[in-house]
Amino acid sequence: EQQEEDTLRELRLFLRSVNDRLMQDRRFKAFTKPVDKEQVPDYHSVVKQPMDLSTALSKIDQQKYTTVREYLHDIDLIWKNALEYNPEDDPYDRQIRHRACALKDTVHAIIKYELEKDFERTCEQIKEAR
Ligand SMILES: CC(=O)c1nc(NC(=O)[C@H]2CNCCN2)sc1-c1cc(O)cc(O)c1
Repeated sequence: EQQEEDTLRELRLFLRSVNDRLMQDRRFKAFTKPVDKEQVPDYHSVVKQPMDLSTALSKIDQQKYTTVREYLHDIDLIWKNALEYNPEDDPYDRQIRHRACALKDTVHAIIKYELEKDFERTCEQIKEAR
């Protein structure tokens, strides 16, 4: 009912604010758009569930997330995919792994400090009831 719609609207506002900060951060440029098959032909043979910050924003707008946990699962895919696709002791691989770790720490810190515990609990209850 209306109260639930108000909660989910507030969730979308929070997730857009988090996602925008990540997209503005120069370190995370490689994570902002889907990996292009043409540019990186073997990417999709290694990475089974691609994800990126633009796709996450589309999912926010399409109301695909009912909880912060679902959004965080997608952001965790982004950095885990980068670690998986860049395992080598190659300067580029090391740089993108460093940026993947920075993405992980940044998104978890924002959520830890800015998300009210009982707000997420309310979202989880809405999700259960659906
Ligand atoms: C996002 C990601 O994980 C990614 N990894 C790469 N790794 C490499 O190129 C490593 C792989 N090991 C051997 C030496 N090259 S390129 C790349 C990427 C960066 C972008 O700015 C856009 C894009 O579409 C993909």
